[in-house]
Amino acid sequence: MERIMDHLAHERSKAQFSVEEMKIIWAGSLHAFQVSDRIARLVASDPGFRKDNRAVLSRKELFKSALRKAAYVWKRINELALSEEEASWLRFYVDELAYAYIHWGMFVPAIKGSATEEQQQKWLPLANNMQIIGTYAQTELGHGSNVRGLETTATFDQETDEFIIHSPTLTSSKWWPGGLGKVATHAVVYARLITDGQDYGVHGFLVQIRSLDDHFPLPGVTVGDIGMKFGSGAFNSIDNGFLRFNHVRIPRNQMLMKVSRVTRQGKYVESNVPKQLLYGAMVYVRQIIVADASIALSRAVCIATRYSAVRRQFGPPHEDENGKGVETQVIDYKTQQSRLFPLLASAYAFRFVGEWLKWLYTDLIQKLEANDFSTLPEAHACTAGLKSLTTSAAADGIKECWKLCGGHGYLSSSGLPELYAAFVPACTYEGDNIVLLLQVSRFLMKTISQLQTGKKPIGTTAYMAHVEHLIQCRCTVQKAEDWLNPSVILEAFEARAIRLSVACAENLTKFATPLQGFSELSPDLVEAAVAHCQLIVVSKFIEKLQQNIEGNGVKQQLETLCNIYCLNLIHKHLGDFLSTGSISPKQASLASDQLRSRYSKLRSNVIALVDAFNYTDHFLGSVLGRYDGNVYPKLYEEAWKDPLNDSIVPDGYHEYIQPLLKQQLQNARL
Ligand SMILES: CCCCCCCCCCCCCCCCCCC/C=C/C(=O)SCCNC(=O)CCNC(=O)[C@H](O)C(C)(C)COP(=O)(O)OP(=O)(O)OC[C@H]1O[C@@H](n2cnc3c(N)ncnc32)[C@H](O)[C@@H]1OP(=O)(O)O
Ligand SMILES: Cc1cc2nc3c(=O)[nH]c(=O)nc-3n(C[C@H](O)[C@H](O)[C@H](O)COP(=O)(O)OP(=O)(O)OC[C@H]3O[C@@H](n4cnc5c(N)ncnc54)[C@H](O)[C@@H]3O)c2cc1C
Repeated sequence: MERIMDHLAHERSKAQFSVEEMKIIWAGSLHAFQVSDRIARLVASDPGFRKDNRAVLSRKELFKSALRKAAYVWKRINELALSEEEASWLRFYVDELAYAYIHWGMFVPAIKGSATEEQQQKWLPLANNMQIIGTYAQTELGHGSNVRGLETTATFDQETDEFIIHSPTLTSSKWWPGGLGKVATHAVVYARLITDGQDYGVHGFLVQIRSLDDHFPLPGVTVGDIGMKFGSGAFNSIDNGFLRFNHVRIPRNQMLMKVSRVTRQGKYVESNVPKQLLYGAMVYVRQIIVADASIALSRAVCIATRYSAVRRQFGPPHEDENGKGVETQVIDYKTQQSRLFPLLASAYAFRFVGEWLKWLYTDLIQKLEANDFSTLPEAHACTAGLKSLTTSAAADGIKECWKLCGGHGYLSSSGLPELYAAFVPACTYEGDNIVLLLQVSRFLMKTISQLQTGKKPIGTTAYMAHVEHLIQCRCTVQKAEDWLNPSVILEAFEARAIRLSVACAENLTKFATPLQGFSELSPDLVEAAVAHCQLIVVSKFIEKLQQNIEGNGVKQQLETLCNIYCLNLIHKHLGDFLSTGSISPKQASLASDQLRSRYSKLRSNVIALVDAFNYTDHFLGSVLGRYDGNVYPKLYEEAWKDPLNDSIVPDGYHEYIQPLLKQQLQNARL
């Protein structure tokens, strides 16, 4: 036991940088670190936030436990008078999916984004004080991605000055909204607005669905839970629900009227605000999900890295620091490093791009408030694309971390199966990842077509202004060290991205209609979108390194991580880089050499780099990822805690095992 604990201490002693300073970089600022650290400890030390029994709870117990925690979170937020910033750290560290996510993450933002000032004054205080609990009811049984295809209707009745909300078909049943099944009292419902016999398309409406007195559904409302979801624990603590309306009436002023409104006479009037603002809550949550992706991935990487340093298999016996013969730490296998270290680098890369995206979103909101809508298309493309890129990579990465831990990774007590089950739907919710990448490609094709009109591309597409150069430039790498030059890396990624986009744009012209072209070329368009989004992540990592980064050795570690992130992408997408001529086969081989050498450089720092995430053992929820590395005794302890081990002879023995054994024994004797 002693020896295992020593392993991580020895690993920590090898670090070549200041972990404390890196913690500040990871958190974003000294202030963010202090707040996050305080809240993490507060959660870890409070038995009310215990979560180690989740895997063995039944659905009903799990759901009730999530209700209890959500109520307790709310109580603590009020008792401690936590700020919004502190409350959102609390959400991370409590780590229990509950209706409150949708209430705060979607219902409230939808009201803020799509309701008029007057409507906000009425509804926000109720929602902010949790006098009502809301959900976001957009998706239907028949349509999720295709929002324009929603079928629920909201028909204006001029006589009574009301909208009649109705589900005309089975497929129009709302399906999936979180918190809807059993909890929400209200919903922002997306429905086709019909007035004067004309269909004006999808709009948002605020609809009460349950009584505030006895919680029963209101007349005309049929509502329930859609059933168990993938994995134990995870999303099963949330009541994703179905909802049907049978001619439910709501006052006219419960249509969210910032984008357009219906007058008392039933006239449809558009405002000067773009209709896309109706989708504003999705833009908001997509940027939060990018931050969530870095948290989820870093959590898995922390577990897999610590365990890989503790775990030993095979090897020429080495001598440990006490001169004893020991097997090889699995982290020293180059295959383990080539699977794990790029994930560690990705966690940092996603953290920094998430930070930037938060800035972009804040800037967008300030501009929208000043009636400047110019950056909305870019914000939509960036949030959609980065949500897609980071969630796909994080979900795959969590699964890889579980495999990196061998058999023990499959144990619930590793924390990895539940983390995977809880995170993988992020590839689907808030927009299916492929559908979102197609949105990015649409934006890219539009930007390219505008180049011909002389319109200067801005923001993340600014590189497209150098299209002539990027189409014909040649990578200058001659030796492996040249790949450490950020401008060389950046140019290779820009060349690959623009060449893929331009090829798509050229191919699109070969089809009879743009629609046909988009449909036929969609796999290529998705690849072009991925290349563009990866370029954003790469460029934001490089920009981060150009900032004033303090702390002994911190910048050097980040440079190594950045190199690994970029070179591993080149390695994985070699086909793109070679087929577009962005790099040559020889340069590809030099990139692989450099990547291997970066792994060796990083090796002695990896435990300290995951320590810099500053995750408590409570948050990690993993025996394999424990800070002290004391894995085996704790695994043994955990095994004993399983309910199956409550009795020596299992339930069912007398009914099913004993008779079977007796029968076999008798058969043998006959
Ligand atoms: C105990 C714990 C207590 C905790 C305490 C509380 C703390 C809580 C904090 C909050 C945390 C939140 C965390 C989040 C957790 C997440 C939980 C999961 C919840 C899941 C919810 C959902 O899934 S909601 C449903 C989401 N649905 C989708 O995403 C659907 C995807 N489809 C679409 O978005 C669209 O239909 C489309 C974009 C794919 C196509 O739309 P449409 O056909 O109308 O458009 P066009 O393609 O014709 O485009 C028209 C034009 O508009 C542009 N555009 C499209 N979308 C947008 C947009 N969103 N914004 C701006 N612009 C947009 C498009 O590009 C076109 O532009 P052109 O210029 O014409 O090309
Ligand atoms: C855990 C969870 C929570 C959710 N919470 C909510 C919520 O609170 N509120 C809410 O309203 N919704 C919620 N949703 C629903 C979610 O937003 C939708 O599932 C999501 O938008 C995807 O839509 P879909 O299910 O219709 O998938 P589909 O669009 O049917 O996708 C099926 C397949 O078709 C492909 N596809 C679809 N369209 C295209 C296209 N144009 N081109 C190429 N391929 C295409 C997709 O890539 C996918 O492979 C939740 C979903 C989950 C899983």
